[in-house]
Amino acid sequence: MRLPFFSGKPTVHTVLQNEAQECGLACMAMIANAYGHNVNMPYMRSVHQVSGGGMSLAELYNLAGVFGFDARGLAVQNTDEMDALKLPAILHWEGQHYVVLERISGGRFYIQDPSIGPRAFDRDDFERYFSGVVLELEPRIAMDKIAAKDGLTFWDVVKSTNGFREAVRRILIVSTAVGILALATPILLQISLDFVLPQSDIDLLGVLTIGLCALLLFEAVGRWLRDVIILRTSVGMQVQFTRSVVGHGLRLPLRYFEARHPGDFVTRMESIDQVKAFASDGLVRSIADAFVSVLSVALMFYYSTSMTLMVLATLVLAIGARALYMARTRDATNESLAARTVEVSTLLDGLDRISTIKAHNVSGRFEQRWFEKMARFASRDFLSRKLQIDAQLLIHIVVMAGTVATLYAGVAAVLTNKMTIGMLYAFFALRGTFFLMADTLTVNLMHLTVIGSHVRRLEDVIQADPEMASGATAIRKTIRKDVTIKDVSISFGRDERPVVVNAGLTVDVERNERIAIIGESGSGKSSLLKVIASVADPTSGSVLVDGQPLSRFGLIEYRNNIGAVFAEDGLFQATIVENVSMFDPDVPLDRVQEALELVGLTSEIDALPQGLATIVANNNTLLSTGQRRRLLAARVICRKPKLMLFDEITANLDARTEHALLEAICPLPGAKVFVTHSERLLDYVDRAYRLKDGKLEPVDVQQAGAKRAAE
Ligand SMILES: Nc1ncnc2c1ncn2[C@@H]1O[C@H](COP(=O)(O)OP(=O)(O)OP(=O)(O)O)[C@@H](O)[C@H]1O
Repeated sequence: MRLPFFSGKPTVHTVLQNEAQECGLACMAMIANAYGHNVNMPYMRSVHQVSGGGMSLAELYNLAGVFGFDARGLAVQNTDEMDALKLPAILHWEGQHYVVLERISGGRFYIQDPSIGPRAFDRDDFERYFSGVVLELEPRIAMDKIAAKDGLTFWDVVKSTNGFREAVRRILIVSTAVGILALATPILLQISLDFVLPQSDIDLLGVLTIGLCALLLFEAVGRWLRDVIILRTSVGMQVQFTRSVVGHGLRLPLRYFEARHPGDFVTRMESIDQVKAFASDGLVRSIADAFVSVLSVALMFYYSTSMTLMVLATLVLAIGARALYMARTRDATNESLAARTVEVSTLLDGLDRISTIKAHNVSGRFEQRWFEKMARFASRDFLSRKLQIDAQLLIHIVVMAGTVATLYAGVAAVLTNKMTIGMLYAFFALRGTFFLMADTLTVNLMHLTVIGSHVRRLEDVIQADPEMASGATAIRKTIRKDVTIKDVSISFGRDERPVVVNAGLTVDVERNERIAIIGESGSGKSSLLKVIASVADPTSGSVLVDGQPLSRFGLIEYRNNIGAVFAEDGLFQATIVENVSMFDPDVPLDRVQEALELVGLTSEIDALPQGLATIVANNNTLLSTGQRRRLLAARVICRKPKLMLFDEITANLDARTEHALLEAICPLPGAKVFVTHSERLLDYVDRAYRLKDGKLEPVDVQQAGAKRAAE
């Protein structure tokens, strides 16, 4: 669809970056959406792959063209000149970040920071952060509107939770019933005061007392029922919803995880608790409360129009007081979530490398580094909570003032016989119920902004596309002939030099071929192996299985045929048996033992306190580094795959153990591809290639062997 002109003032909505280097992409998405496009981060990633170092201004300039903008880079000396800028524009920030300048008004600069959300600065603060470079964007006369496919939204996942709709219906019914019962109490009180007392009607009093007891009992039971339903829904959601989100997360492609620290994923999952509580309780209760509030207002009008108007005016002022704090609370929440991610990632990072920290005697420095992040989180979190308390104080003052004014008006009405004491009492009881509900309602509405931040964090996971799967269930399929990589190129940034260029290689699986790939450090061997293993996509080119594209053969079916050890591989915190069988209870124990025997680990494992049942982990020293590599090899052997892929499988092994391991692996059925720095490994393969300058060059293995023997 073509947009003839963009008419109207562009409104910028927050698009949060998900990775440190994605700020430029997120800024461009915000501006594109402000001019009528509808793009999200997954879409932005599909049009521009950001390299590890982030985006240059030139890259942003080129990307602007994709969205129909003419871009202009400007160096700004004096911020007074910025009033003349075409806004929104992209600013270079703190020398290493991009933000969107949305507007300048009243001497304040309103920006959208893709790492946090909207923020406002006065001129001094703004000048402290602004690096002086602006990218101004002018939409062209006609631009094609881009609408990214809407990914799965958070609410889609919530709604699909089993029994959620039914639970919402029940909570609504029970909450409404409880609310209506609560409204009946003031009416009974009024009757008692206005009719029973003046007439000393003891019989009526008896009837009213029984009625009141029944009402209060129903109300209490109703509340209990509502709380039970909410608890059940909340626990149900916790289980199902967490499973859906984490399950979806685990199905995302490797590149999603490569670009994020595990701490990022973990803290995103923490958002589930907040959102779940809101969806199963706050939201539904608010809807019921809104309905009952309207009823109580109607009843209050019955007692006194002027006093009800005073109550409504108080409510408007209370909402206004809350609104005053809304934007700042949301910003502080966003900042605290971002700070929490950094804190957790820093801590996990350190725990992962604790021996290095100790050996270099930098525990104190590490603690300081983590503490700074933690302190930042604590201060943001404090601010977010403090703002909520402050808002509460202001509201309290407003409501108190309203109470005094209404009380004055009420007593005056009684004195001038416009109202009975019973009516005044009932009015104030209704007013109390009304404010209680209205307050929960406004608290929940305000909380929506905080929940919005949590939802956006979860949507980063939910909206990312999972890996292509073959059908609902994988069928048993065996590689019969070969696996080919055809014209495969790999690069990690749009303008960066490709690591692998048009590589082609066929592994003859039928004849159990053995191939080695050697090359200098950083030449791209591991990246190529990951493409063969189907865990990474090439930038161009394809993987063919028995001549069919991988997508046709089926990703899951293909992976059922392969076993792999990657360079960065490690052990799970689990028993040795679980590590070798990969938690498959159907794998017989003797197959595990056989695999361990082949890699020469039997006697070492027998010496462990609990033998095969010993729990090992990457960071414990029960097994040496070389033993761990052999255990990883046993994992592959135990799988009996048609194609084995090994990255530096003999690293950390002495020549004798290396020889023994290769002697055991090589005769096994199944083709093998070894990525290695060990020239000795060339003696065990049929063919070898050297990856050099992105090209796969054949190596004469016989000649290489003879040369080594001569040395
Ligand atoms: N996910 C990634 N993002 C950005 N760059 C990457 C990524 N993976 C690999 N690279 C880069 O690609 C290049 C090749 O890396 P690779 O690990 O494939 O080399 P290698 O030949 O296996 O090296 P080594 O022998 O040292 O293990 C390196 O410069 C690396 O920084």
